[in-house]
Amino acid sequence: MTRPGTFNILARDGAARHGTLETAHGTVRTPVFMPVGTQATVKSLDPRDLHDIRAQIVLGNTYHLYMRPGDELVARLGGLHGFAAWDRPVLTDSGGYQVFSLAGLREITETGVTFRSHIDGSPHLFTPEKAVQIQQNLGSDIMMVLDECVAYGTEYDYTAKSLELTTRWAARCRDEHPIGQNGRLLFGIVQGGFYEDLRTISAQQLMEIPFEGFAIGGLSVGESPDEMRRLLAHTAPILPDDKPRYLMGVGTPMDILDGVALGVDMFDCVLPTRNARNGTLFTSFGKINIKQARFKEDDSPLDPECDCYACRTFSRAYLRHLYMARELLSYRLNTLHNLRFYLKMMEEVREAIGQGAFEALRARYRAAYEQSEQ
Ligand SMILES: CO[C@@H]1O[C@H](CNc2nc3cc4c(=O)[nH]c(N)nc4cc3[nH]2)[C@@H](O)[C@H]1O
Ligand SMILES: [Zn+2]
Repeated sequence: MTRPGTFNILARDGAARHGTLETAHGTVRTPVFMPVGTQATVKSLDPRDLHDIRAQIVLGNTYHLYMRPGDELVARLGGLHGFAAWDRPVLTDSGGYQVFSLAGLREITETGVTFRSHIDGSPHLFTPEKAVQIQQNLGSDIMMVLDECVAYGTEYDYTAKSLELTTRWAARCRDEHPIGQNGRLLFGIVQGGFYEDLRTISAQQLMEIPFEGFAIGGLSVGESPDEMRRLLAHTAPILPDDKPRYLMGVGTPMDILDGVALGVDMFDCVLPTRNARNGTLFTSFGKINIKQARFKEDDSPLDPECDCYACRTFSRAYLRHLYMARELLSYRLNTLHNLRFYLKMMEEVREAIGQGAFEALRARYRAAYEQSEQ
């Protein structure tokens, strides 16, 4: 087996790259979209479904799984792979973002972040070391450092101090999990808010530490699409060309295609799974909402271009009926479809980069998604 962490770039089309990232649970072809499975499950789908829609790697979350059922319990029951019967790679977020966005009553010190559980209000402390130990217990193939994701609009001085702390925490995470240890990878996370000079400083400091990949954090936190692209265009090219670049929490189909065009290799977002549960579906002709009356007697497949089980088997009328009746099957079929839409788009992206046809593909999706607010 090729050494985990090996990243080979197979083709380029402008700044877009098509490559492979080796992990302890197999090879990930990039650019890749990672379905979000926060609590050790991609909501309403089982591992067979994920195989059917050709998911390569899924996301778990340190904060949630530490809180419930507990990372040590998961470790005793085989790590996420044994516990959730998922035999492919897992990436876990460190909890940095969740603690700042979910938990209550936080305090940040050099030691780490103290916070209260969003479940029962009990007090907890995440140190960088603890965040790594939890991810080791989860059996994560790609771990993230503990970082501070500063809120959108945070002023310059606080952002500058915060990124220095994130760098010191990142070094402590690397010490806790030395490079190459049992084939598990550790990514640094670039911060610096919406200040280009601070982004440069954060990236340069993190690149002093040997990480197998680099994430761009602190984006998709409420800023406009243009602001996100501005900071991304500035930050992505600074990162090492020979390491994977991961844009956390992004995004819409066009956000992802624009990210690929700027040299990003990995993406995750709750959008396809969250939108599925409110009836918003991504199709080759743009976004629709299945609850619209126009689908009431529509016997055609949701998306004729889609190869998923929902589109092969059922009509729009049936999908609308399930949604209006709040049937559980509605969540499952809508989620299957939305994730397959994202994963199929990434298959087309990888193919197009290999053929020097990425810009034509991006233009095709833009034509379908320009008018619908993505
Ligand atoms: C657009 O959807 C909303 O926005 C979130 C996605 N946006 C996002 N930005 C992130 C930034 C960070 C970061 O800086 N550090 C770490 N460790 N993890 C992160 C995770 C992130 N996710 C969805 O959860 C949803 O609520
Ligand atoms: Zn479909």
